[in-house]
Amino acid sequence: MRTAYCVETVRRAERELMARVPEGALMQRAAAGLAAACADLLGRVYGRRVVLLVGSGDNGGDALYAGARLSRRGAGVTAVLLAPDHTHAGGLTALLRAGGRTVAPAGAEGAVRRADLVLDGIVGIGGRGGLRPEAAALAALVAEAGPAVVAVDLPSGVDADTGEVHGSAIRADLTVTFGTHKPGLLVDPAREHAGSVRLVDIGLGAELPAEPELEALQHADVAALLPTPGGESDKYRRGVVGVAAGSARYPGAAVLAVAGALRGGAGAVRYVGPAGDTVLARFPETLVSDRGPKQAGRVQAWVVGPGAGEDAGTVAEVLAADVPVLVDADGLRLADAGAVRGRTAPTLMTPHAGEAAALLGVTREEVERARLAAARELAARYRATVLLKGSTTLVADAGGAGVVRVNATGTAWLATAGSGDVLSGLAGSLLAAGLNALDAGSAGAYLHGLAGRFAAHGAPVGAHDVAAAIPEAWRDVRDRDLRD
Ligand SMILES: NC(=O)C1=CN([C@@H]2O[C@H](COP(=O)(O)OP(=O)(O)OC[C@H]3O[C@@H](n4cnc5c(N)ncnc54)[C@H](O)[C@@H]3O)[C@@H](O)[C@H]2O)[C@@H](O)CC1
Ligand SMILES: [K+]
Repeated sequence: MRTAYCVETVRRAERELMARVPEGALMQRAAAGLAAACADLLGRVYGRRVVLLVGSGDNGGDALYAGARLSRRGAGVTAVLLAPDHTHAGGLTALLRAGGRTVAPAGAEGAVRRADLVLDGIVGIGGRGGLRPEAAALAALVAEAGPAVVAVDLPSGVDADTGEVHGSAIRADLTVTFGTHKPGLLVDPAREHAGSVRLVDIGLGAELPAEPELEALQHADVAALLPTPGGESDKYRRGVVGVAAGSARYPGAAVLAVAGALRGGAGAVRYVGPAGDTVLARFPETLVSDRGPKQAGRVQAWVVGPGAGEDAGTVAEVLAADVPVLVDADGLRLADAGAVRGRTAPTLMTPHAGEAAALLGVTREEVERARLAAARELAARYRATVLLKGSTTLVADAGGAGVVRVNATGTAWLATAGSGDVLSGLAGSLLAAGLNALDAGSAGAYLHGLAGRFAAHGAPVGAHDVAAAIPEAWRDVRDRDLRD
């Protein structure tokens, strides 16, 4: 499990740790890890030109100490001092002793244009708001000149706690972060600015609380969640998932939701709705009913909404059932908020940004700018688990206050029509197999993202290809875990 902690928690943990280690030790650990990451990126250090962008805090100190290490290994290091009167004194002395030099921002253009590598030490977890004008101008120059960029702890200008970006921010190829990931490194739009992320252990782990702000499942975590049939299993014990989806206008949504559900671990898929013949033609193993959800026979979980059109009656009927329900697509619009809040069995809502915006009464852009807040707010308003789809999929548990799961397996190729229908079937099937809503949503998103990667191989794919690749994703998760 990869975890991220918010700034307040990191600060508290750092204070506890600092009380037990010699002064300056943490910064030396950070700088050593940072310099090693830079050396790996450069391949050869000797003779390389490195520029440090140095702000007024300890983030600049990290950059200066790392710069001193690179200078001792033969790099030509130039520090651009953005706040010359508040530069980290120890770091600056170390750099100058190691043979580095300093320039003012106004005189930095030549050095930036010649640089092989730029280290962004403008601000770290002490940053507030986007970059100030002088730093923003330097960031624009760096982006234009095009050297490799390594962000120190965080790309300067992004919000460490929320992943929001207010104004301009550094875009890095690599971010070297210390002690723990910060939420902003895992959530877009900030995540996009971070490039790949390398975590340097500075000994903070033991001081961090058990519950993080964010967690990202990895193969072993998902493998532990996936249902495996035992000797006693039959289709009913494995769980039956009901899919109430599709309409005369959108029969394909029913087919795709069933395609996902058949690969999600439930023992059987029961389909209810007007697209029964189309579903059966494609998937003869489906149990099709032409009566409403109430009369369709027992299920352990329902999926409602994909392609539902205007069928509010079916949505209401499903919400009245005393089993876990996944609500997606049209179902989100048709569901009565009071009925969702009043449910006693778990509810998993799976909006994309546009649907979340409609539910919250804000614009799509506002949701995309503040994804974490939007997911938490919806989970609080509906007292439901909310899976907010998108470039970084988030799953907030009912109430919105606890740890939020972030999915790292997605690919932009998944932004294709019907892809969400496959996910709803898959996650609903995991619900029917007995996973709780947080686990079903996050394991579903993980498998779906991986299936998207396997199906796409860097080329466009249709949603049915994604559904067909779910077994490969499942095997990869299970087998790689066994090999590790
Ligand atoms: N506290 C610790 O134990 C450790 C801290 N480390 C480093 O220290 C950093 C935190 O240091 P600080 O608390 O000094 O804070 P920062 O260095 O992140 O920034 C704070 C300074 O930046 C200024 N500032 C804030 N927002 C700004 C903006 N938008 N544009 C320009 N300047 C802005 C503030 O006025 C303040 O002087 C971490 O991110 C990490 O890089 C590491 O050395 C590891 C150990
Ligand atoms: K930084």
